Amino acid sequence: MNDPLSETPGISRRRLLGTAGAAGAAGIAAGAAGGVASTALARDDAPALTTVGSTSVPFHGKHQAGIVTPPQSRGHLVAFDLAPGQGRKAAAALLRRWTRTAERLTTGEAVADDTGVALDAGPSSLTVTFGFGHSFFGRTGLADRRPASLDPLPDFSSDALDPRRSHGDLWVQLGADDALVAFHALRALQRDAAGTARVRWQMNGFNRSAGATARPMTTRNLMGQIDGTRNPRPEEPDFQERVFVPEGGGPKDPAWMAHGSYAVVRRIRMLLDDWEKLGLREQERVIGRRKDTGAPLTGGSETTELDLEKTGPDGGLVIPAAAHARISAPEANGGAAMLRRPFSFHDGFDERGVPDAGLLFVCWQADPLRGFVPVQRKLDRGDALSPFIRHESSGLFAVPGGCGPDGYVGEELLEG
Ligand SMILES: C=CC1=C(C)c2cc3[nH]c(cc4nc(cc5[nH]c(cc1n2)c(C)c5CCC(=O)O)C(CCC(=O)O)=C4C)c(C)c3C=C
Ligand SMILES: [Fe+2]
Repeated sequence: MNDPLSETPGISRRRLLGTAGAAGAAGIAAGAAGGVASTALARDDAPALTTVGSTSVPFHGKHQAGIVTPPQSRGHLVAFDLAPGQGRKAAAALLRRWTRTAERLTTGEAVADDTGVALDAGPSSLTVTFGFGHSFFGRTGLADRRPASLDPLPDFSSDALDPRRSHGDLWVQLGADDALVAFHALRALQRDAAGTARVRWQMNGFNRSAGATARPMTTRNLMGQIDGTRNPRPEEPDFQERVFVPEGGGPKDPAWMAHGSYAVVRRIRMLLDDWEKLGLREQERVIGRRKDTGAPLTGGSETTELDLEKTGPDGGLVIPAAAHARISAPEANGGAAMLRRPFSFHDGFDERGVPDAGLLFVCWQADPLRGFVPVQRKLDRGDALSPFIRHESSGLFAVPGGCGPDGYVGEELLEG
């Protein structure tokens, strides 16, 4: 029997439920995989979606969504490898399918053979962001179009990388303010890939939910720190050039990367048992900021500049020489800056009760050699945070600019 959801292009998931309410929810239940019958959900007097559910982030645009978009409460990162024998034509068809699916899901529409997992939800700020890894170009005969910026990252002494959870031909970042909307999108994209590409690795992350705190604030990570304070801001004059490849491509970028960006992805385990043994004062000296407000140890509020010269009564630096915020500051790295947009992760406890938790660190920049690499080199040499973290996987992906309603993401690369 045909799936009624697949026959209703353009109909929103909420409107479909309203229709089902009038015609009887049994019709949907019979067709959709797993069954989605719920007369309660299909009532005409169903309450309005909250702003969390009804908020949508435009999929189309100069840049792909999910880069400058405020971090959502749920995230999935997934890398795919092309299946044996699948080349450029198959990859182009896949990117076309993925684009159409992302267009529908980000506006709250159902997709073909919809599983119904997000049937009663609005778009919930869903974003879907697509990227290409180094290996993609060789597999598709496009090695001459591979950007130099995709050259492998250098080794860092503190790396403990698992190759099975690193790299990948294709990369997708999903974010949404609802866990079911995010999972539904992940499954839809995986199904679109069937026969063309296989999941290589997949990671699940989260951030705090909208409305969880009385005042909007920068998110906290699983060490309890306010994290993201000194990110470059879109209103700053050099934001675009730091984060995005310019029109026509940069000096070292192919034209197909115009308005795109490079994502560095690292699964960073936090050694939380060790971290939590430190007293509050020691924890604050590791970062160089207060834990409660995020203010620099040299005073002020979260947004006050760090005073890197200030000394205390004992003559020592108030923000210690190895403090993470000092070492990673653009002033200490020839201006190197990146847009950090991480998710936290928690994948359970091992047999000794040690949490497998930390940060799915994702940072965005126009050039990884002027963003992530110099900062990580410096951190690798003497960051006070290093004893409490472990980099366990790594990826670097070229994320092309966005597309319009008639195109698809990556079209300039795959058709050009
Ligand atoms: C190579 C880049 C970075 C990695 C890897 C990294 C890991 C990491 N960071 C924190 C917590 C904080 N980082 C903070 C600031 C900060 N971190 C980086 C870079 C990396 N961090 C930069 C560029 C900055 C900004 C520095 C500046 O502009 O002054 C902070 C302070 C608050 C803030 O500005 O966001 C915290 C807290 C963790 C826990 C972590 C790995 C798990
Ligand atoms: Fe950091």
